[in-house]
Amino acid sequence: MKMVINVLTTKNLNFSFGKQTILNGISIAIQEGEMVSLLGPNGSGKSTLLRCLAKLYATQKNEVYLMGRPINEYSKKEMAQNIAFLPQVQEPVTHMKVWDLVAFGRSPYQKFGWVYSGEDKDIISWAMDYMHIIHLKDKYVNELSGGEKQRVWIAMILAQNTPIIFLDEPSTYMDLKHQWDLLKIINGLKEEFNKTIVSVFHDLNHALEISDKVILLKEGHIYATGSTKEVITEQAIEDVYDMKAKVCHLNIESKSHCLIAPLGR
Ligand SMILES: Nc1ncnc2c1ncn2[C@@H]1O[C@H](COP(=O)(O)OP(=O)(O)OP(=O)(O)O)[C@@H](O)[C@H]1O
Repeated sequence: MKMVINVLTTKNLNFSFGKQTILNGISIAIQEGEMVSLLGPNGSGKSTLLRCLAKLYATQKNEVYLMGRPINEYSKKEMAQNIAFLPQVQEPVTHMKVWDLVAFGRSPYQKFGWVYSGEDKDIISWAMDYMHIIHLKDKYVNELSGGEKQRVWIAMILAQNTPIIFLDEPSTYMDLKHQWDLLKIINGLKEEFNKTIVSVFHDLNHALEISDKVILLKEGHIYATGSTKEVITEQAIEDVYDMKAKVCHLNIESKSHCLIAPLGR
């Protein structure tokens, strides 16, 4: 039997911006090798929670733990060697070629200036190959389409080669095929490399396709957490998104899929 290791836990995590409470009593446990989807309407606190978990926002000492140790005790470099984070909105990049941006993922490991070791170069090539962007390597990032850029940013995250990956709406800008390719890639990272992945999705069908666990937020608190089947129900969609929907279970190519269709629109 596989041993369960909690890589990230929060205990009654609260977070505010000034007087506005954003997260309220969040207690979660994320296990090694788990694919966790973070769901909830706009403004429910998904990005804020990811940022608290990645130590990009300051939390109290006993609220967030990485491998059982309070994250407050980790240095910035240690955090970057453990968690790679693709934010919702990327910094604009000018005058930088694709290879150089992907290579930037190796920065938490740089010791002597910006000389890349053979190992660095192998990981950079692997990341570009994995994201199918080798053909773009000599192009300037600002000359790429939105979807191509997004794949380059994800390759940079992979080059960081961390055990934990956070993705905030990773399929933004991607066409239908690339969205589903990305889900396959995320699944591959979990299956082949035992990565722990936490991803924000707005498309519930994407979360249904690949998640081991779902955390559904409503107004800064956990409405429900558990398997997709337990959490993504017609009742939950109505309570959280204020939308009536039909959840249909389909069997395609002997694999079980789920599809959500809005009602009365
Ligand atoms: N830097 C900030 N300063 C003040 N308030 C903020 C800041 N960032 C986010 N908020 C507020 O915190 C709340 C939660 O925002 P957050 O970005 O975590 O939501 P989200 O669930 O990720 O939303 P979305 O689906 O729209 O990306 C919102 O009300 C937002 O206005």
